[in-house]
Amino acid sequence: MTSPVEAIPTVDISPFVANAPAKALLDVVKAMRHACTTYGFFYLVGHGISLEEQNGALDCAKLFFTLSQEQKMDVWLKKSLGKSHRGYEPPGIQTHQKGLLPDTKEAFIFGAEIPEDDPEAGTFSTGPNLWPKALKPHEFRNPIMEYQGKMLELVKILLKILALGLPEEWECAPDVFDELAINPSMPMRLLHYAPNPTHNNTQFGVGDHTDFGCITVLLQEPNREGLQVWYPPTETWIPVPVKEGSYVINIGDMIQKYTGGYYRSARHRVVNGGKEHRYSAPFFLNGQLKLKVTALDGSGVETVVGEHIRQRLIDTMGESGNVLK
Ligand SMILES: O=C(O)CCC(=O)C(=O)O
Ligand SMILES: [Fe+2]
Repeated sequence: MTSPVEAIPTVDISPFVANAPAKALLDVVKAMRHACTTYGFFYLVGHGISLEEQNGALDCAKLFFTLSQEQKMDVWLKKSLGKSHRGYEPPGIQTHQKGLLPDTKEAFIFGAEIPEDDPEAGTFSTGPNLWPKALKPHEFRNPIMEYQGKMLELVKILLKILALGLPEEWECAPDVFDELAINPSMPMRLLHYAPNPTHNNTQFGVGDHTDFGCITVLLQEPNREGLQVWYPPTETWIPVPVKEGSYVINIGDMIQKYTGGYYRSARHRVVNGGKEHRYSAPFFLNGQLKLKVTALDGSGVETVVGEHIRQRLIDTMGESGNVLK
């Protein structure tokens, strides 16, 4: 029987990172196309981000959650400018499905640094980040922003490979997805899952969901369990163990819509049990917010990137989502 780890494809993009010859590039395109049309998720290796940089990001997550409740609430999501959606999200806010209790995770959300006097500041997912006063810039803000910058460069490569994997008969330009990553909304979430000894099938760390945006680059803490992905071939949830140095890539709803379902947005959830704390650091390429895309499969469906994301957040955030309306 195939074990879960074998079932999840691994895609090595080092030929793209190293500008390798065309044949090697084509193999990567095919591997990613297979993963994204069949499952919508895969382990990514050969991405050029060092273990040190990955651990640095997880250390920032751990550092944020050493803050007291009062210090965390000082950067509470509700204090962020207008609809900019930045700062600390306490546990129990987001509910992904009817019949589930809200997620137990807590999050620190930050994005591109858009100054308060920018004309767009306060519009959806756009504005100044809320940085905790208790953490020095060199130990938190600077390293995590630098990491976010590297994630943006990485997803630009992934978008290129995904574009090359589209059906030939669609006659798409190889740079068809590039504009998604121009001045994009790209929130990162530093996540903490406290032990949940009363875990049952109505409350999860993060309940069954698909990601809203284009691509998610998920960094999980090593030696922890929790992430599960819906595996279409067997219609079961399978664990996604951490493979050190790798990322888990999820295709999100926006790319699924843009490609008329050709690339699949993967259902996943986090089950955190009774014993250990767990940290993770997903980077979400939501995309260029004002961009209106027309589905590439010829169906003509149009989507404004930012409107789609904003609505998905409103649908899951309960009363906390009212500010986004
Ligand atoms: O923490 C994780 O491993 C996954 C989190 C997740 O799915 C999300 O934030 O959308
Ligand atoms: Fe997710």
